[in-house]
Amino acid sequence: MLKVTFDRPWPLHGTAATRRIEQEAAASLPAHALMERAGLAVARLALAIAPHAHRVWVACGPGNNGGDGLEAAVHLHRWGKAVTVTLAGSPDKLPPDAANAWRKCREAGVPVADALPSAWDLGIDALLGLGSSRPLEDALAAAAGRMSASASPVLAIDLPSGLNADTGNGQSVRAAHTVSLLTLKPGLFTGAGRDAAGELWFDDLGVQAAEAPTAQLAGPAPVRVRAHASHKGLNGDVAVIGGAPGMAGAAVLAATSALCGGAGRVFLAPLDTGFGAAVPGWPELMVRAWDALPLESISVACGCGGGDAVAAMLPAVLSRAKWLVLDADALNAIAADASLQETLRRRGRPTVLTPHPLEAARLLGTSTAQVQGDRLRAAQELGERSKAVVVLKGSGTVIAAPGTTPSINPTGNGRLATGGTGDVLAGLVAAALPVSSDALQAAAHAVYRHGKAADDWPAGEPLTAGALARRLHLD
Ligand SMILES: NC(=O)C1=CN([C@@H]2O[C@H](COP(=O)(O)OP(=O)(O)OC[C@H]3O[C@@H](n4cnc5c(N)ncnc54)[C@H](OP(=O)(O)O)[C@@H]3O)[C@@H](O)[C@H]2O)[C@@H](O)CC1
Ligand SMILES: [K+]
Repeated sequence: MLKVTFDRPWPLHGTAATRRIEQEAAASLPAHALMERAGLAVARLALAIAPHAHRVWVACGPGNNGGDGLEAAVHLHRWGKAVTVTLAGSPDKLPPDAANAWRKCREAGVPVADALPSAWDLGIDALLGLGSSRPLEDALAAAAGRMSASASPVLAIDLPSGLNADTGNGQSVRAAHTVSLLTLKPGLFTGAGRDAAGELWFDDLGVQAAEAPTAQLAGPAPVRVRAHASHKGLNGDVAVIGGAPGMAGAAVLAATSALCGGAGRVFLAPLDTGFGAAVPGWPELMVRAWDALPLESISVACGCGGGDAVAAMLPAVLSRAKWLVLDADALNAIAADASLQETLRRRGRPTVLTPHPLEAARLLGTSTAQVQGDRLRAAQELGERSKAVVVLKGSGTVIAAPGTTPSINPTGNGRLATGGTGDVLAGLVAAALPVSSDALQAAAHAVYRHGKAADDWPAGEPLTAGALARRLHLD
C-alpha cells in the first residue's frame, strides 16, 4: 500500500487496461485471491486512517466492488469493529468472487442490515468501481447520498462510486480517502476526480502491471543546475505578443512570469500602441514592436490579452517563431480561420497550445461539455489535429502531443481559478521551451511548477496572478 504523493510520476491505467491486468493476474492465482488481497488491504487502510472509528458501515454494491467491501467487512468484524454491511443488490446475483465473499461474511456473522444505518464513524464505499456504467439510481444512489452527506469520513474502494475511471466524470460519492486497486486510474486525477477522491492510496495487490500506461501522472522536473560559468544568452529569450488596449495586464503577467520563471531575456510586444516604452516596476522587461523581434531565434508566447488584433500577427508568428506558445485570443483566432489552422499544422517547430476547455472546444469544433466529457481524448485529438503539444487546462490539466502517452498534472488547486493565472502559465511554458529538448516535457514541467506554487501558497495570503508569477522564482 502506497500513499500517492505528487513528488514523482505514476503510471495510470484506464478501464480496458486494468481489466486486462486483472484477467491475466486472476488466471495465474488461486480463486478469489485478488479480492481477498483487496479486502485485506482495505481493512488495514481503514484501521490506519480511522484508528478510533468503532462503528463501520460497509455499503456494498451488486458487483465485485461490493465483493471487496464484503472481504474487508469480515476482517474488520474479526478485529472487533462494530460493522454493518448493506447490500444494494441481490445476494444471488453477485458475480462469483463477490458471492464467495458474501458467504464468508454470513459465516463470520457480520451484521447485514436491510435499512441504511443512521450513525457510523467510518463509511466504506464499496458500491461501484470499474463497472460503473450509468448514473447512480435507487438503492445505490440512496446509499451514496447518505454516506457522502455524513460528517464521518468515507473510504472509497477503487473509485468513489459513480466516478468514471477513464474520464473523471459522473455524480459520485465524495470520499475522504480512496484506495485504487491494481492500477491507478486516470479518472481519479482529472475532471471531478480530484474533488471526489480525497487522499489517494494505491495497492497493486501484488501484481506487476505489464500493460503500457494509458496516461502518466506528471512529476516535477529534475533540478536544473545552472553552470557557474553561465550567461543570460544560455537561458533562453522570450517574447510576449499580446496586450491589446485595455488588456495589457495579461501580456505583462506572461512576461513577468517568463522572467521569474528563469528566461534569460524577456521582450514585451504590446499590441496597444499607447502602451509606453517600459513596464512600470519591471525595468528588466524590454518593450519592442512585435515586428522588430528576431522571432526565428526566440520563444514566443502569443495571445495573452491580444484581442482581435492578434489575428493579424499570427501568419508571421506561426511561420517564423522558433518556439511558440499559443494562448487565449491567439487560439480563438486560429479556431476561426482554416488557413491559420493549416499554417499551425505545418509549422514543424516546437509549439504548445494552452486552451481552457471552451477554447479547446472552439478549436475542435465541438462543445465544452464534450471536451470535459473526456479530457484526455480531447487533448489528444487536438494535439493530433494541430501537430502540437496541447495543455488542456482545468482540474487535472492534461498535457498531450501526437504519438505520445498523455500526462495529467497533479499539482494546483481551486485558488488558481482567478484572472491572469493562465497568462502566467503561458509565460512560464515559453520560458521552459528554449532550455528543453522536448516540448511535451517542458510544458508538463511548467504546468507542474505553476500548480505547485499554488499548492505551496502561504496561508492567509491572497493568490493573485501577479503574486503567483513572482513566487515562481522560488523553484
Ligand atoms: N474480480 C476481481 O478479481 C477483482 C475485482 N476488483 C474489484 O472489482 C471492481 C470491478 O467489479 P465489477 O466489474 O463487477 O464492477 P462494479 O463496479 O463492482 O459494478 C458492476 C455492477 O454494477 C452494476 N451497475 C453499474 N452501474 C450501475 C448503476 N448506476 N446503477 C445500478 N447498477 C449499476 C452493473 O450492472 P450492469 O451495468 O452490468 O447492468 C454490475 O452489476 C473493481 O472496481 C474492484 O473494486 C478488485 O478487487 C480486483 C480484483
Ligand atoms: K467504490
